[in-house]
Amino acid sequence: MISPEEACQKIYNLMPDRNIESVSLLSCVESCISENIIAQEDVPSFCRSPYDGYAFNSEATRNVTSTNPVEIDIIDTVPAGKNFEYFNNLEDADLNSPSKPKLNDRKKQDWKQTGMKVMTGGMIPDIYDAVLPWEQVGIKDKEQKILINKEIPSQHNIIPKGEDIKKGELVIKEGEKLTPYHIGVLASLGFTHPRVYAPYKIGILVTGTELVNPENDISPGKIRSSNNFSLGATLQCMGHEVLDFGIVGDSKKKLAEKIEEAVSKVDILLTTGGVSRGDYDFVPYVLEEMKAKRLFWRVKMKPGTPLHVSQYQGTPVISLSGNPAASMASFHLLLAPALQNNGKRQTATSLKERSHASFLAKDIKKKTSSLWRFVRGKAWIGNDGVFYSTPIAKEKPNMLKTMIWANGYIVVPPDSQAIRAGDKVNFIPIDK
Ligand SMILES: Nc1nc2c(c(=O)[nH]1)N[C@H]1C(S)=C(S)[C@@H](COP(=O)(O)OP(=O)(O)OC[C@H]3O[C@@H](n4cnc5c(N)ncnc54)[C@H](O)[C@@H]3O)O[C@H]1N2
Ligand code: MOO
Repeated sequence: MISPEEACQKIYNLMPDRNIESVSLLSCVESCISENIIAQEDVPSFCRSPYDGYAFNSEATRNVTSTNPVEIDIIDTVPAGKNFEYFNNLEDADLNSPSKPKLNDRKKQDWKQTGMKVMTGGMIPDIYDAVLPWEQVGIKDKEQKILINKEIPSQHNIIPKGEDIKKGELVIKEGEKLTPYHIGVLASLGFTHPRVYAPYKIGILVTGTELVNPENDISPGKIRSSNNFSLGATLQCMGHEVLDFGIVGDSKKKLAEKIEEAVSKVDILLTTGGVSRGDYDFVPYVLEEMKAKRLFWRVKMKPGTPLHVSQYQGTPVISLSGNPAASMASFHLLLAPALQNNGKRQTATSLKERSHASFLAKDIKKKTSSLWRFVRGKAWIGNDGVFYSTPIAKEKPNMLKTMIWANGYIVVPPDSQAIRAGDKVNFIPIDK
């Protein structure tokens, strides 16, 4: 038997390299990016206004008071999207150009006393360095003039060029998992098909003569198979491609045939059931007969003790317990870091790294056990700002329903005494 940390690391090291592919923006959410993203341009690429209001030169407001306001001539309107770059060199500009009639009209005036009406997001010409929302100015002569009655500092209400993202900045690091916000950032930088690590093709094979598919009636002794669905759905949420190889009964021959078929089609194969000590628990023996390389069998943890991990023809074969909650615990605690692997991390995110200190809200009874216990539980932040966790009512590994309510595992180290409400315990959240 090996420790859960060791099992987690061994599984991590067994995973095949990830391919790299270019994927359209909406399809790459949850994928891990395979390259550093360095901004090739500023975002925004020009100074813009955060308000619907007026842009002007702050120098015009020096020594201005409520009894001595300044009057600013409004010479144009800047809608969002309009290019006002030509205005940046006003002193050099050809003010007689017929394409700039409003400037033409006012070619002799001091541009420092001028301003423009701006819309939220509109480009601010370089000659202006401040903006006031229209509610904060006096408006005269049908918006031909505005009155400002206090000193306004330079850069007031100006969204500077590159405020969000600077050209040359490392925005997303290789390996980061792409959230919807990463996708938005990539879009604003002009990416349409970022390069990401390709999902794994993961096969699921459930074993047990007692199993039937969900659409079937159940005769006495039979149960509907749920493991392929809860595991398959979890894998899909992680962005992997799932191939369901269905149910195989407890027959060594059929099991060997199915494993042979599955490994030829997938990057990783998950099996459930048949890994314990019963007369029909064939999975480890069949794999042994097939000359699969065994990495380990059994982990010092409960649930999930009988986990068997091997490699057949180069393909990792992860054989989980048939007990629904046990297979999910092995998956969340030992397998998930390997499947979230972005390709470059040398070591798995350990259970320790994933643990958060919490205060127990309800006693956990002592169980004489030299195994680590991972008690399904729920954690939350109380109104007092403290992080609490509480165990579920029934901790049995055959019960899946409790997983709907649980959001993680309370960690009980080997040979622990009873843990009382108020004691500090580690909690490992499930990345649902
Ligand atoms: N004498 C011993 N008996 C058991 C031991 C032991 O050490 N000595 N270990 C127990 C532990 S711990 C576990 S966990 C289970 C693991 O058993 P298997 O992995 O061999 O799984 P099965 O026996 O095939 O199934 C267990 C349980 O889960 C149900 N099952 C199986 N597949 C599915 C599925 N796809 N969907 C839903 N439910 C499934 C199955 O009917 C059984 O009830 O062994 C203990 N026994
Ligand atoms: O180790 Mo088992 O998975 O508790 O029932």
